[in-house]
Amino acid sequence: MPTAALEITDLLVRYGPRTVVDGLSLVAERGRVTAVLGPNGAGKTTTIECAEGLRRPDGGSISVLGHAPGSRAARAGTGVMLQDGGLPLGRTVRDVMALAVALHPGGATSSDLLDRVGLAPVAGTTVRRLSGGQRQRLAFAVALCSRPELLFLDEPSAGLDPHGRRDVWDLVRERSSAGSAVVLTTHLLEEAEELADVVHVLDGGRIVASGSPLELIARYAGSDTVRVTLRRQLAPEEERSLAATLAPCRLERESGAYVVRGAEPASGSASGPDAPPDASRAGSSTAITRAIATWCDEAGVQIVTLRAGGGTLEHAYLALTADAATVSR
Ligand SMILES: Nc1ncnc2c1ncn2[C@@H]1O[C@H](COP(=O)(O)OP(=O)(O)OP(=O)(O)O)[C@@H](O)[C@H]1O
Repeated sequence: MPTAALEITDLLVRYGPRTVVDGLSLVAERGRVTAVLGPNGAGKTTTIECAEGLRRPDGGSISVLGHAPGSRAARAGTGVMLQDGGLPLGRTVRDVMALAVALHPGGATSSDLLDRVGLAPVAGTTVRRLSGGQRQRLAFAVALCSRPELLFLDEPSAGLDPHGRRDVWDLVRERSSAGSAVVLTTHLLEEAEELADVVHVLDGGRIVASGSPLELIARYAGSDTVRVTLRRQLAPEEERSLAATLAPCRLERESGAYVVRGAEPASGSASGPDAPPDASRAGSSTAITRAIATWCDEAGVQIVTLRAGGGTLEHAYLALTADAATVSR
């Protein structure tokens, strides 16, 4: 059996004159969770809708379990969880699950799934009367009930309480361990970091970075990274002065903070003109932290938080996609 459950090659989607997915290629393998991340409007939903057969692309090719997207064979092996769920409002939770299970003989049992997503106590309640999080849990259980080979999850834990989120994560891990390919879109970077084996970051309809969460963190939010928030906004000349103090490390503005990156240039190369300063090689974050503290002290600027090293996927994501402006010296 081929390991790739989903293969997207050179996908192109246009809306009128606008190209919203631009030559995108990715593979989702069986037994792995593949996360597709990106800012609002990056093209995630459009890409996934093409793979689900809901939208016809303008170019490129897509193979779903070896079949055309939307074909009967592709749909038979695919589970889809959409954000709005598309659940029948007048039916009870028990009825909805019984129907879903009946459509997939040999799949999971209704009562087991309801138990696992914490809906057993509201099995007799109509969908209309469920809370937003309960509907989300039900949509997730419905997507899982066929034990699909390929499972599309669109923000599966949006709106869920922390217990619900953990239930969903456990079930996703289980499906993946059982050999399903899981394709996950989410804005919760913690969720992607917890679950994903492979992450693709989209921006402007293109993939700007791919790798495991750890690879992306090491590449874009490495241990030489220092993140600092200050009591007040720096004036442009102060920013230039701080950037000059920290050179050749790069000072960037990111979501209300300053981020200093030293040892690992974004290309991953460790030689050439972008090579790390000696201080970076020998315990960069300590040297950078000291330099920032001294500069702030002399400039009379109070530090609110100063965090060195140990980046997260969120830091890597912000570096890749935010309007991160490098402060010129
Ligand atoms: N039916 C449509 N007609 C015109 N433009 C559209 C249509 N659907 C999506 N778009 C545009 O395509 C671009 C990509 O949208 P898409 O929904 O794929 O983004 P996304 O990455 O899923 O965003 P979000 O995180 O907000 O869900 C956006 O600029 C959006 O405005």
